[in-house]
Amino acid sequence: MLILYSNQCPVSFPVEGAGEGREIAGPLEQDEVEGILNKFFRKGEIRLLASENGLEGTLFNKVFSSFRNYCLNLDALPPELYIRIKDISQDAGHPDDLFPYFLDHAKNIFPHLSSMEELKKISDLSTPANWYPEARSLERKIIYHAGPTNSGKTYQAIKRLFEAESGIYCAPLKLLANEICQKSNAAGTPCDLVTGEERRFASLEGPSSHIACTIEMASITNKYKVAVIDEVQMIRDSQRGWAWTRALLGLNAEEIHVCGENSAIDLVKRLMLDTFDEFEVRKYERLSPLHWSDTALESLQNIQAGDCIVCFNKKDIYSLREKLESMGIKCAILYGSLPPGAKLSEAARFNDPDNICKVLLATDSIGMGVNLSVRRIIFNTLEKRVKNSQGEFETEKLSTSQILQIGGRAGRYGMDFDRGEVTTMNQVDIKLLHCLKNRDVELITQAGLHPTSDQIETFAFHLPGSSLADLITIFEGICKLDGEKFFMCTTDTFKTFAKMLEHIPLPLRTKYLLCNSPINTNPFLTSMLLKIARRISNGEAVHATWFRIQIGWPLAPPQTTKSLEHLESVYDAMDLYLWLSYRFVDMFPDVHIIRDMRVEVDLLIQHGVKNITKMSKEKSISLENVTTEKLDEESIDSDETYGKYNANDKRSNQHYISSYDNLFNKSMNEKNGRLAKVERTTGFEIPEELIEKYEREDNILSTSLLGKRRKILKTREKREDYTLNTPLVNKMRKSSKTKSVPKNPNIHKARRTPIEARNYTNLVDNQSREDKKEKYLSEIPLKVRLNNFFKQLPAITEKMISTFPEKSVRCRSEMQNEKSEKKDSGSIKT
Ligand SMILES: Nc1ncnc2c1ncn2[C@@H]1O[C@H](COP(=O)(O)OP(=O)(O)OP(=O)(O)O)[C@@H](O)[C@H]1O
Repeated sequence: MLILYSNQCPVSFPVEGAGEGREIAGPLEQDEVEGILNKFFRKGEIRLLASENGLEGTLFNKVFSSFRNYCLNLDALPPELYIRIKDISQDAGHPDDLFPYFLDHAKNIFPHLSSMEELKKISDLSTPANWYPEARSLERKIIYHAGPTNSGKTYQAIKRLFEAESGIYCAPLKLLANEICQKSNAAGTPCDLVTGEERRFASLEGPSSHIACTIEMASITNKYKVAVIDEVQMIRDSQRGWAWTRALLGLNAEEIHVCGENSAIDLVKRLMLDTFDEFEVRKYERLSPLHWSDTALESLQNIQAGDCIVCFNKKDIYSLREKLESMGIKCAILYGSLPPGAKLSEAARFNDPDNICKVLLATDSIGMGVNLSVRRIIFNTLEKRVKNSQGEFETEKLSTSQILQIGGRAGRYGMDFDRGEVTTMNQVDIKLLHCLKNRDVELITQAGLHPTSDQIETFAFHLPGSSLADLITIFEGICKLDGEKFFMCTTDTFKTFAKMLEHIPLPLRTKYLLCNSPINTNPFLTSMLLKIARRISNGEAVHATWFRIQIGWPLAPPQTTKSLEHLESVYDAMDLYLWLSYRFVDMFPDVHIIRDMRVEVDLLIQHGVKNITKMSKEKSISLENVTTEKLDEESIDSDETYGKYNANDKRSNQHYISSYDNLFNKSMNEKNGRLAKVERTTGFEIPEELIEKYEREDNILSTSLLGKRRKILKTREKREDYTLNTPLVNKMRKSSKTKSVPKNPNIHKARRTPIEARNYTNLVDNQSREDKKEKYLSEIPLKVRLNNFFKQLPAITEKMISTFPEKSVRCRSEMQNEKSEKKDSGSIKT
């Protein structure tokens, strides 16, 4: 029995008379065999023949690599194949003669090759219009609202939607779905919101007649009078295009309003020929004038109120902001991965005429989504880094469609500026800008498609031994589609997840759902998905307590762009939890807790986005004479006024605690990051007991400064009190004449977040602490608590500096001594 390992699955089949070939035909060298196989691999005719037999692209490569290993094991080869190779080596045969053996080998590895006809039928995607019999039984009318951005297309479509008896609005983004939902309710048409992570009903009595949803969530079984499909040009999107195709072909509505660029009219019209629906085009012109400037901005000195600089990565955004803020110009920022709350808050800051923030720095994500009062769009560059089909990054010029869509955001109708302007940062780009915007927009010729879970399940029935990733690869290899109208959406992310979950025992449908999770492949999110899949496989519910440990809760306000980015991933992980909670109801019981935590993270991100440049700047200045623990607090500054709080003595103590909490949070984050990394690289989940042990021994906490703080933690635990009794705190307390803060024996039971803890300490006055605690936790909403906390930080910092000017210097020198001692001893001790 010969066992081959192909794609991690052992394939075994018997070899009769192995070794006899050598006796009959004489010796063969491995080099000779390699040469023959290479010739075989390079031949175009062989590839053609292979593809006719269902072996295309990666499948061909996989089979070839397995066939090569098989052939190189000369003593195990069947005599017939051995003799054939020997003949070829002596020019008594041709490398093509190996094809029948190659095909047999392929069928052993991929049994689907034996049931090709059946599988071809299942994967026939040539007539997707027929997948939706209910929509086909309706007489539908499609009205295409075509025009450039800011021409009132959506306005007209939703006007009709709100008047209808029932309707559905399909949005490309959650924010847009939310906006239309709010508009509809405000206009007196009750409307529910449905996104992957949220269901919000307008009325307690049950579902409303209208729904605003993200396009992937559109129901193709419910009946509606009117449907609106927005931004239909996204039908060409390589990942999400299928959702627009599905909505166009499958929506069960009598009247469908489609809004989008002129470039998709022809494609939609051709699709509607297959559905026999009535088709009408309504064309629109831009509502406000747009001027394409001949002069570039050239210098940031020329920036004006209402300007928006469009960059294509976050790094450029933050570096521009640093420069602008050093010139005293406040900026709002917007990019795709910000959570909705942060996006809205930044947009509101920029749109508010009374706010001092008058400049916006954004990525191309502003092409769609929130309404912005932009007077002038300034392209920082006209190039963008994109991933090519091999997954490598390359620089690409912006397309005409992108230039028009982004540039067109200037001078939005109904907002502050009745005329828009577009320019570039550098004069050398002006010519290219004009050239690009004058070109005809590329016509969209194909709509996205992707296999359904039913199709994959039927595939699995025929190919019981295949992994999910292989099923998708095989499906893509043999599926038939009408290339004139359709293309297959990329499944790279899906396959990455499928490979990662391959060895976790889960039903196929569960795996399919998990692999469709709306997250990117960043390591933190990938490891979260893996851990969640393991828990589901073990039949363990994903509780908030477990989730908190994984994300290192409670989280500290971000101090750097890197930690801000991590918080954004944490937000996405919470979205993942909520998304899964609708698909595996019993396994995700703590939806409400996660929702609340998500609000907190959104607020932390909002605060970070607002202040991060300032923080990093202050950090670099104050590094000269301030200790690290001090920086953690000091650098958290705010634009807001200092609030009602007076800098009283208790803050000295509180500041110290806050510093400790920040450091503790940081170390927890780092620890969780390290755990995730170990889990990713080993592929094993680290048992809880080990994590506990790790926590007890905690290498991270033992490093430099944190080692010192750990002592404080112990003291704090021992005393079960917020009050720290270290010499440093005592000294601080003494010199600031702070009254001691009363004990709170319930601190650990209450499991407060550091933010709650800090604010709580603030509220201590003459009344009893417990009364205050009750009042604080029950009456003051979280957002207010958090805002109050941020407001008082500058005051705390000021007080600290004025009261203990020598503290920072002393601590720093202590730290340095400590460091050099550790260096000398050659290791870090706990
Ligand atoms: N007839 C109108 N009366 C009042 N406001 C209008 C009218 N038409 C459009 N608007 C407003 O103009 C702005 C742009 O309209 P709309 O969003 O419909 O444009 P669009 O062509 O769909 O562009 P985009 O795709 O960029 O959203 C919106 O704020 C909308 O409310």
